[in-house]
This record gives sequence, C-alpha cells and structure tokens, in this order.
Amino acid sequence: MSVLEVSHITKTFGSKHVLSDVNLTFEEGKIYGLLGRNGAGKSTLLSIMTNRIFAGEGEVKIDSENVDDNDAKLGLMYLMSEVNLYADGWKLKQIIKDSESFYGSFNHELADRLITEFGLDINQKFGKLSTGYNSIFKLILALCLPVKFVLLDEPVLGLDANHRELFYSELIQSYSDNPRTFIISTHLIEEVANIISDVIVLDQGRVILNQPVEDVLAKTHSVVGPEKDVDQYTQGLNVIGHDNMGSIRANYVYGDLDDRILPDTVQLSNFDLQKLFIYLTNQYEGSAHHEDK
Ligand SMILES: Nc1ncnc2c1ncn2[C@@H]1O[C@H](COP(=O)(O)OP(=O)(O)OP(=O)(O)O)[C@@H](O)[C@H]1O
Repeated sequence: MSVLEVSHITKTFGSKHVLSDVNLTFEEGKIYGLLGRNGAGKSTLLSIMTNRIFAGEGEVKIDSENVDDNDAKLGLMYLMSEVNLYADGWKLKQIIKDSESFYGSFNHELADRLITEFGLDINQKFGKLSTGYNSIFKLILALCLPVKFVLLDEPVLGLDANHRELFYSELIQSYSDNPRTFIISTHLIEEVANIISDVIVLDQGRVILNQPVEDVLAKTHSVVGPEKDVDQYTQGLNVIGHDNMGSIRANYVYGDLDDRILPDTVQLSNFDLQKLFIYLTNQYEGSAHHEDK
C-alpha cells in the first residue's frame, strides 16, 4: 500500500502566504475531496505535490521517499488540471502515445470506451478542443494511465450535466475495477458528496478539516424549533450557523452532542457537506486574510 505524505508545506508568492504548514496523508484506495473557497490554495497544493512548482518549506513523500526530481515517484501520480501540458498542434493520439511511454502503460480498452461514450474526436489536435472536450481528454488520460494517485483539479470544468454524470459514473467504475487513490478538488460539493470517502477543507492556506465523510456528517446537527428552546438546547455547543424562518429557528451545530435532554418542541437531524462547508469557511468573510493579520 502506497502512502502519499505532505509535510509542513508552506508556500508564499511574494509577500502573500498561500499555504501555511499543510500536513496531509493520502492513503491508497481512498477518494479524497479537496474543498476550499476561491483562492484557498488547492491548485497550489496539488501543483506542489506533483512537482510542477516548488514549496518554500516542507516536503512531499511517497512511501517515505521525497518526490522532488524523483521520476520513479512522480510517475506514480498524474495531475489533471486546467493547465495544459501539451502544445496546441499536438494530435491527441500522439499525446496518448507519449504519455504511455512516460508512465509505462495505458489502458487502451477503457480509453476506447470512454472516447466513444463521450463522443471525443480522437483525430483532433489538442488546441482545437472545446473547453469541455479539453477536460474530457485529460480525464481520459487520468483514468487510463497506470498511476497510484490520480489528482483531479476541477475535473468537470466545462462539462455539461450529461457528461458530468457520465464522468462520475466512470470514475466509480474505474475505481472499483482498479482501486487507487483519487484526490478531487472541486467546488461542486453536492456532486461529489456521495463519491468521496474523505473530506479535506483548506481555508486560507490551512487545513481546517480532514476526516472521513461519514464521521464528519455524524457530527452535523440541525436543531430546529422555537427560537428560545433551540438556543437553550444548543447553549455551549459549537453552533456554526443559523437560519430564522419566522418564529422558527434552526441552529447548525458541528461536534458531538452531550447527553442533554432534547425538548419535545425541538427536532434534530443531520445536515449536508455543502452546508457544513459554507458555514465553516464563511467565518472569515470580510475579515483580513491570515497573511494580512
Ligand atoms: N503563480 C502565482 N503567482 C502569484 N500568486 C499566485 C500564483 N498562483 C497562485 N497564486 C495565488 O495563490 C492563491 C491560491 O491560489 P490557488 O489557485 O492555489 O487557489 P485555489 O484554491 O485553487 O482557487 P480556485 O478555487 O479559485 O481555483 C491565490 O490568491 C492566487 O492568486
């Protein structure tokens, strides 16, 4: 079992602190959702992990070996992102051939099926692809290369709803045929909520959440009822947000509930990952970023 470890990664661009002491461990056979608001540092982190840019401090290791300039280890990862690694004039077939020779093999059977399902014209040149098909082509590479760690940075960028659904179902199929590690950075939380096993939230360059989705959801509690009863019940709990609907109040709690008694007037249920994300990352809205403090 391979393990990808990110230790004490710090990155600044000029005087701007983009990543601050990021520590993460990615285990083989899991699907991680990497979430964060615009500018949180997700793409920077994925680029550092794959040696496309360098960290100011810290290191990235696979199975205890540093990946810097280490082709054997870098060949275990593929990062699909908005950044195009291929020249506009290159033919898609040639890119597949070159990628196959760098990574050692390529699942042509799966690629042929995906090319047909997505309706990709494989005889095109890379630069002629539409935004959606540019993503689709890179996703096909990501799914068909023999890597242990598949890093997807906004994988469905430009894909229509039909193609997004097709991609998610192919991702699950590919994962079940060949379990490996996926790290998916996306803003479409609801679309990946049922796919990911673990959730990581980056906020202003810091990891503020890193847990199995199941454990996270079990700690979400929506407490709904008359305002006074709800406020009384949630007193001392970690209330991260609220809604008012007339005289009815909903307090959103993240954390364990103790054995306090629930009044008959108050209802308890869980809430979803997207809501949790919004409340956890809203807290600094309008306030200065860490680097400005
Ligand atoms: N090459 C660069 N030079 C200067 N600043 C940069 C550079 N790359 C990224 N940044 C800054 O680093 C911060 C984090 O950017 P990054 O692209 O990693 O965020 P992100 O979480 O992927 O955002 P989004 O969801 O909007 O794509 C942003 O403030 C961005 O402007």
